[in-house]
Amino acid sequence: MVSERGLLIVLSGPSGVGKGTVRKALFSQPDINLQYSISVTTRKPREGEVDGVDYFFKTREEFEQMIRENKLLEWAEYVGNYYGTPIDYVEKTLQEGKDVFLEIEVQGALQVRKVFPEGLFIFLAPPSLSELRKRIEMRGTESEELIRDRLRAAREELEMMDAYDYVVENDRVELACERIKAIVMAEHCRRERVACRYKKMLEVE
Ligand SMILES: Nc1ncnc2c1ncn2[C@@H]1O[C@H](COP(=O)(O)OP(=O)(O)OP(=O)(O)O)[C@@H](O)[C@H]1O
Ligand SMILES: Nc1nc2c(ncn2[C@@H]2O[C@H](COP(=O)(O)O)[C@@H](O)[C@H]2O)c(=O)[nH]1
Repeated sequence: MVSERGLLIVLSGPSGVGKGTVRKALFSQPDINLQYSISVTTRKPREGEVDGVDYFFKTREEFEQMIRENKLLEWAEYVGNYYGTPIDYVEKTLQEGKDVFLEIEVQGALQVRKVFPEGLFIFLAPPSLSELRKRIEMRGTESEELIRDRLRAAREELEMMDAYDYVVENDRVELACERIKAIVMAEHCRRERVACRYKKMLEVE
């Protein structure tokens, strides 16, 4: 049967590359028709972050209970904190035919790939490692030690970019947004063509 489920779009990449910045810029555009899946984390809120908007902030016990109850599509322990994607929201929204957008780190994206191989996986890449370091440092939200940990993780994460469908360079936020929009649009066209061919094939039989 031809599926009319929404498309699952996963934006991933190393810490500090600009995933959050690009995602916010994308969602601020009036013509965008994507549903953002809010993650659960045990990390403490940064200044200005709001529970239920930026993340659902939980204790480690609450998070571990969600793992036990299979409430997460994927989860990862990243630099000392848990992060995960609530499965109910993703399933319900895709079922309604809407596109769901996840912004998650690399281990989690690879888990999602196993469950949703038909998803669209986009790796956001920095122009260079030195620019990545500069961005994490300039953000000023982590201690020296955490910046070091995140940069160490980034080197391993960059090696995983071949596992994605597309690599988008985040040189300039507006350009990265346009590239992502073009990829999503092309993927919809491709799926419609496949669905159309499938329908015609059924008509002939
Ligand atoms: N294209 C860009 N050019 C210059 N600076 C950028 C660009 N994109 C993002 N930044 C800056 O880089 C810093 C990190 O961006 P952001 O917090 O969005 O990264 P992230 O990938 O979401 O990080 P994390 O995974 O740690 O949450 C921010 O200070 C942001 O303003
Ligand atoms: N595997 C998952 N990773 C997630 C999720 N939500 C966010 N993230 C990623 O974690 C790191 C650190 O985030 P920060 O807000 O502490 O800077 C970053 O790469 C996020 O994209 C998730 O649900 N699952």
